[in-house]
Amino acid sequence: MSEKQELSIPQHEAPNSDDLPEGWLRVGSLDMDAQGIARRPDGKVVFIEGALPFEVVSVQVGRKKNNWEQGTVTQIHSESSQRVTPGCPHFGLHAGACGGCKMQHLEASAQVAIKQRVLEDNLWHLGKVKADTMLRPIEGPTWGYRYRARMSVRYVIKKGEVLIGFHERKSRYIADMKVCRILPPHVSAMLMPLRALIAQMEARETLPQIELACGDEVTAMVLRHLEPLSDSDKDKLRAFGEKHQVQWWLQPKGPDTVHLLDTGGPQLSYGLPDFGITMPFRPTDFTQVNPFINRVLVARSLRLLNAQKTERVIDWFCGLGNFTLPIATQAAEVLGIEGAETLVARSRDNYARNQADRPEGQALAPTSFVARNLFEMTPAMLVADGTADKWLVDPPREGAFALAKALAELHENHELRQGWTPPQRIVYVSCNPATLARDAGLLVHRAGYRCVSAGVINMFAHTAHVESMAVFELA
Ligand SMILES: C[S@@+](CC[C@H](N)C(=O)[O-])C[C@H]1O[C@@H](n2cnc3c(N)ncnc32)[C@H](O)[C@@H]1O
Ligand code: SF4
Repeated sequence: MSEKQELSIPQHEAPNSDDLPEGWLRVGSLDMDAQGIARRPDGKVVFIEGALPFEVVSVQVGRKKNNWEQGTVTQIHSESSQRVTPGCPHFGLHAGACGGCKMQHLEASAQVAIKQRVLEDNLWHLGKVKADTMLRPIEGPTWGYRYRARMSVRYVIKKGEVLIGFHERKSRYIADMKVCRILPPHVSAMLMPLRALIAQMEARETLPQIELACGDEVTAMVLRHLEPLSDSDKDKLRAFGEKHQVQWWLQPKGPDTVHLLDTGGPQLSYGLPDFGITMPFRPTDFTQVNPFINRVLVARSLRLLNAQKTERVIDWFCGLGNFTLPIATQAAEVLGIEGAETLVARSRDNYARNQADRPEGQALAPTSFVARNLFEMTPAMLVADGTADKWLVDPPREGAFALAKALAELHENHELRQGWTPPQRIVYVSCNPATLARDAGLLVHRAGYRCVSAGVINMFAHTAHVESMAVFELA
């Protein structure tokens, strides 16, 4: 927590506790780490793990600074009506609790409301932007949604057992996860058999990680191995794969070395049925974590984009074409730009395959894909990409600062434009409300846009992660 953040907490978010018995605290709101925020009678702010807004609690303080303290709730004197029983036995504040979820003690709809407030606060405090309207949050299943996960693996020699899962709260140890409610149920049910499998393998001490990637039909697991695997270990993987319907991929070194244990199986893919699109992918490609929400997100984004048959659209940070291909079912021409060469190659393949499978009269619009580092965009590059009527922007956590800045510079200096005109509408999808807010500030205050709407997407239920979107129109 930076000094600035500590001091900028508004009074209503951390109400005073001077009318309460000594040591009791009244909680105002939650911070981005799902910690309750309270204020001591002397004005000091206290961040409290396990406390919810409107609760009155006692706290055991861990860290102390001049202006703030951080601690853990020890007793709840007055409980929030939105407190619920956590759905997973590994969730909690106890020693060994899993650090994967932070909000299971709060009702799902209240989690979404808090995320919406985080978005609005960020837009206002960091970007000085207020959306004309807030969009209805995009919600989906709150359990069994996590189709992608990187799980650590450790063989604990002393106990002779294997742990597989996420890290314990505030620790480098792996939680003793026997089930996981946010993973798909069939994967959760596989955790203990997976532990038994690894424990039987000769290579058990040199297998640090399993990466999970589920498609609509195929469950893929990428096993990182530091030493070559013996034939007998490979056979154990095959037997497990057959029994549990897992497609094994092996990773002996860096990401480029990922390959199938046995070729010839079904292909990992997900569908976007609203658009008649199927997206084959490799387990290490970027794909959205939650396929249920992704379908709604793509449909909502395209509705907001409202691309017409006469329009050219650019999809920035296009990945494997998750938005690009659906846009190509509606626009006249599409350009997808992405940093990772492998994803650009995948998006080209996916375009060609989908085009070949389209029904008569429903061909995809002409679409090209380009590999480029978009953190280094300049006004000249933007002009060279040509005029587009609309943009879809879906950057990584760092945001799309260079892109927004180039747009601002072209707005401020007409001579640079050379006949180029800015997009009429931008739909910006974000996994980090702080960078969205920063870029929104540039678009609104320097590039001539209005923020017409914004909203949250509950892509990662029970975690503090905020996924959001905003729509900008040329004013
Ligand atoms: C949030 S993902 C979105 C991908 C895609 N729109 C989707 O929905 O699957 C962000 C994408 O930005 C790409 N990326 C990250 N850094 C980049 C950079 N500097 N320049 C261009 N692309 C970058 C990543 O490879 C990733 O595909
Ligand atoms: S990540 Fe899984 S195991 Fe960990 S608390 Fe969440 S649901 Fe439970």
